[in-house]
Parts: sequence; C-alpha cells; structure tokens
Amino acid sequence: MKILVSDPVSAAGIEILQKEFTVDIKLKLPPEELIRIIPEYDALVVRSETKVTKAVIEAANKLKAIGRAGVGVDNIDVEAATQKGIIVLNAPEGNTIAATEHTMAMMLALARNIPQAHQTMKEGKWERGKFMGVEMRGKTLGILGLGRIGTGVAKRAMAMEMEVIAYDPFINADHARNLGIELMEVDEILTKADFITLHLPLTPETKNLLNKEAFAKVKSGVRIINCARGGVINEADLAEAVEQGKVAGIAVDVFEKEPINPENPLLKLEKAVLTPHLGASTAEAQVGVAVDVAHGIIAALRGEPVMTAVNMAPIPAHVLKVVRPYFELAEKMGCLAVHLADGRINSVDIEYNGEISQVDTKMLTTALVKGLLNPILQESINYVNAPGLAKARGIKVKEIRSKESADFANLITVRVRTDKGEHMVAGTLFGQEGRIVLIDGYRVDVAARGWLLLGPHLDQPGMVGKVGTILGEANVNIAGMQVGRTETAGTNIMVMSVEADVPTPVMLKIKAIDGILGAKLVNFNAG
Ligand SMILES: NC(=O)c1ccc[n+]([C@@H]2O[C@H](COP(=O)([O-])OP(=O)(O)OC[C@H]3O[C@@H](n4cnc5c(N)ncnc54)[C@H](O)[C@@H]3O)[C@@H](O)[C@H]2O)c1
Ligand SMILES: O=C(O)CC[C@@H](O)C(=O)O
Repeated sequence: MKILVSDPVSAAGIEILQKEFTVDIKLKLPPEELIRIIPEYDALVVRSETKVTKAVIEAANKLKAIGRAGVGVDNIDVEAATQKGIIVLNAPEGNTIAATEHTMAMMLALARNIPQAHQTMKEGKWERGKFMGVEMRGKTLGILGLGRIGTGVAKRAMAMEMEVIAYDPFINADHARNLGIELMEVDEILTKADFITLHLPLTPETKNLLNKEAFAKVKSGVRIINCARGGVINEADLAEAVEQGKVAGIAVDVFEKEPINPENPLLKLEKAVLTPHLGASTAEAQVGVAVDVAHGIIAALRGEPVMTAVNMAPIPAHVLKVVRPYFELAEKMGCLAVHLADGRINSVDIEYNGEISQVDTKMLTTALVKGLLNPILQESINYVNAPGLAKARGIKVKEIRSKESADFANLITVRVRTDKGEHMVAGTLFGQEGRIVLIDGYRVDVAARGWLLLGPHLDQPGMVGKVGTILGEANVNIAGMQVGRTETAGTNIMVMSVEADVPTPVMLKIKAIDGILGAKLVNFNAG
C-alpha cells in the first residue's frame, strides 16, 4: 500500500510508516497536482498546509485514511471523506503542551511588549519609557474553549495567580469547578476578562465568535490571544477594536488565510504580537504528532478501530481495553452469519452477555456489521461507513445487553433475520482466541479463521465420510473437523476447516449428497 505525505512531518513518524508501506513525501503540491496523483494512494498524511478539499476526496479512489499530524481538521473536508468511507484521524494530544506553552509565551510577550522592545533594541534604540507593561497576577483570564489546551493554559495562569473564568458549553460545570474555574457565558466573559484567550475549534458555530458586536462588550483595555484558529475572530473587526484602543493589544498565531495575506490588517498594528502558526512547532510536539498519526494510519489501513478517528465515535481507553480483544471475533461472526443467511437481510440483533455488556459495545457492533457487509458489497467497508451502509440498505441493527451469561463469562450472539428465515452465531474468547461456540443452535467450538465448510445434515451414519471423500478427490485437505449437535436429535452440523478454497463444482457435489441440508463455505481471510 502507498502513503502520500504532503506536509512536513517528523521523520519519527515517517520511519514507522516505512516499515509497512511505501511512503512518498511530496511537499507544497499545487491543488491540481494533488488531485492528479491522489488516486495512487491508500492514505494521505497532512499538517495544516494541504487543503484536502471535496475535489481531492472525489478523485481519491483508493484512499482509506487521511491522517492529520495535529489537532485541527478544518483543512480537511471531513463530511466528504465520511461519505466516501474514508477515515479521518488526527493526533490530538501530541502538541497540547507545545500549544499551551506558546499561548503562555504569547500572553507574557503581549503583557510586557517583548517583541516590540526587542525590535527597537535591534534598531540600536534604548526606549525604556515606551514599553510599560501590565502584570498578570490578580488579572482575570477568560478562556473560550476549555479543552486540552484551554485547561493547560488555565492551570498555568492560576500558577501565576490569575483568576480564571471560562466558556465551554460542552464541559461539565463540576469538572471546571474542581479545577478552580468558573464557567460562564461568552458575554459575561467579555465584560469581566482582562485577558481573553481562545482555544476553540473553527466550526460554523465558532466562526466570527469575536466580532464587532463582541468587541463592543469587552472591558476597555482587554488583551486578546488567539492560538486556536483564524476565523474564530473576525480579523477586520479585531484590527478596528485595537486601532480604537478598546483592545489594548493582541497576540495571534493563527490567521483566516495562511500563509498570511500581506494585506491583513493585523500586520499593520503596532500593538500586535504575531507568529506564523508556531503553536505546535516544538521538536517534541512534532515527534509526538508524527508518531501518533503513523500509528493511527496503520490501524486504519489494517481495518482496525482507530482511537483518534474524528469521523467515528471516539472510544474511551477504559472501554477499548475491554472490547479490543473482541473486535476480530465480532467481525468474523458477522462474516459467518451472512454466509449462513439466504435472502435479503431485514434485521440484525446482537446480544452481549456477561461483563462485556457493562461497557459501550457500539464499536463491536460496528465491527460485526462490517464483517457482515463485507462479503455482500463491492465497496470497501470500514468502521466509518459500515453503520451508514447498513442503514442505507434498510438493515435494522439492534443491540441487546445483559449481564446474565449462562455458559460463558462473556458471549456475543448475532441473529440475522432475512425474508427467508433466521440464522444465528455465538462466539466467545478462550484466552485471547476468538471461538465460535454456536451455529444455528448447534454446539461447536471452532476458531474463526481460514476456510470453513459448514454442512448441516441428517443425523445418520456415513455423512462425514461422504463429504471427506469428495474433498479428497478434489485434492482439498481437511485441517480439522467436528460435528455440532443440538439438544434435540435429528440433525447435526459438520464444521470442517479446509486448507484451500473449495471449487464451486465440488461444493455442488457436496450439496447434492443425500442427507446434506445445504452446505456453505466461509472464507474468513477475505476482506
Ligand atoms: N496554534 C497551533 O499550532 C495549534 C496547536 C494545537 C491546537 N490548535 C488549535 O487549538 C484549538 C484547541 O485545541 P485542543 O487540543 O484544546 O482541542 P479540544 O478539542 O481539547 O478543546 C476544544 C474545546 O472547545 C470546545 N468547543 C467546541 N465547540 C465549541 C463551541 N461551539 N463553543 C464553545 N466551545 C466549544 C470543546 O468542548 C472543547 O472543550 C483547536 O482549534 C486546535 O486546532 C492550534
Ligand atoms: O501542524 C501544525 O504545525 C499546526 C497544528 C495545529 O494547528 C493543530 O491544530 O494541531
């Protein structure tokens, strides 16, 4: 598989990718060139420079994953990627400290006019009277967006004896209070804060959050720091508020258009401390995000769940620990169930019994649905598009969870209903190995791997021998065999692990054996 890296990403991440894939590094690609070459690639790794537009995504016929070595994915058309089943993943933690420290550096530089003073020194001047600053201690800091970076900034500001207030509608007030931060609405922050720092993503809701109207409400002499995203502040309105003296100074790392437009009004302001999007530019952060994004890309290309995918439900670490060993089993169970089923699938019920039912099993359900759709759809199925594809086909997927589990500590049972009947498969883990323990009510114990030949048959002598003979004549080796029975006698199921594909004419011969009630061949290696 081939990966394109189109922005500068640390060698630490590239080396991880090169161990498994061919990696092409092509920087500063014009948009039309990216569109021309993207069909060759299975994954794309970017930072913020490459714009992964709808046109790029439409041209990307093989692309399975887009990795952002950093947090913000506003340079990627996530919706277009989701529609195409492309996983978009980021590296949200690697640069948190870098961006937090940059914010503190910007705040202090702003409070003490450091860049302006430095510039005059370079010009041979000694202007002590011109650069009177303000102290941070005792001042109120208003934080808009109390996520990773906002919280880091809050903690550091409190160490500098600032009062911290914050706006973040998605943060629990108790959580904020425990940190010593009072949550309030934006307008209240505007009227109270001496410093305002932004740590929000750029979304339709946050675009132009600080505009003319907001600047009319701010405390006169407020200082504003933006190390989040250009566009959350309206730059023209901000420049005007600084020129009018309402805002005493600004420190800005991110801009509506990057690289910055030379006409940008912020460039002309003496009271502006500006950096060219350097928030994540530390050696440590660049290694961190590159390594994280490389692992995310590898997981995505292997078809494994990606913890940092932004277009899939995130999986908390404590949930992942419980469900991770079951992912492969769930997917294989979906594959087995769809092979058993004849006809149009109407609904899929997935029952989780035992301890596993106590955590969020949504991703396991997705894994099962992925395994179920894979053999029947042409397109590539993954954790992003599987639920949507099932829904689009009118397949109702239901989860049932119960702590009760009769025979096994944990059991997953899938029931597939079609217009022709119902089939079921149940599986569990023995140690770390996934085992199928029930097929259509027959007790079995088989590993879900390789090729499996299933033959429900009448409970009468000679059935296994007849199938074995046909397979032997066709030169298909049997690696393992067992007969599954139900409580009620009459029919059994033979489950044979075979070492190769069984050609269709051979399968037809097996199906034609008197007493065989249909035979199915499952390839667990496909997909
Ligand atoms: N300057 C840089 O180089 C640099 C580096 C890293 C991150 N960033 C940017 O910093 C920002 C914050 O990053 P983070 O890692 O702290 O992200 P995060 O996801 O941890 O925090 C973002 C916070 O914003 C809140 N939020 C989301 N939508 C909101 C809305 N409409 N109104 C109010 N709050 C809202 C969320 O609840 C969350 O708590 C992002 O925009 C990211 O792209 C910039
Ligand atoms: O890639 C960068 O240097 C910037 C990253 C930063 O803006 C982010 O959102 O993570």
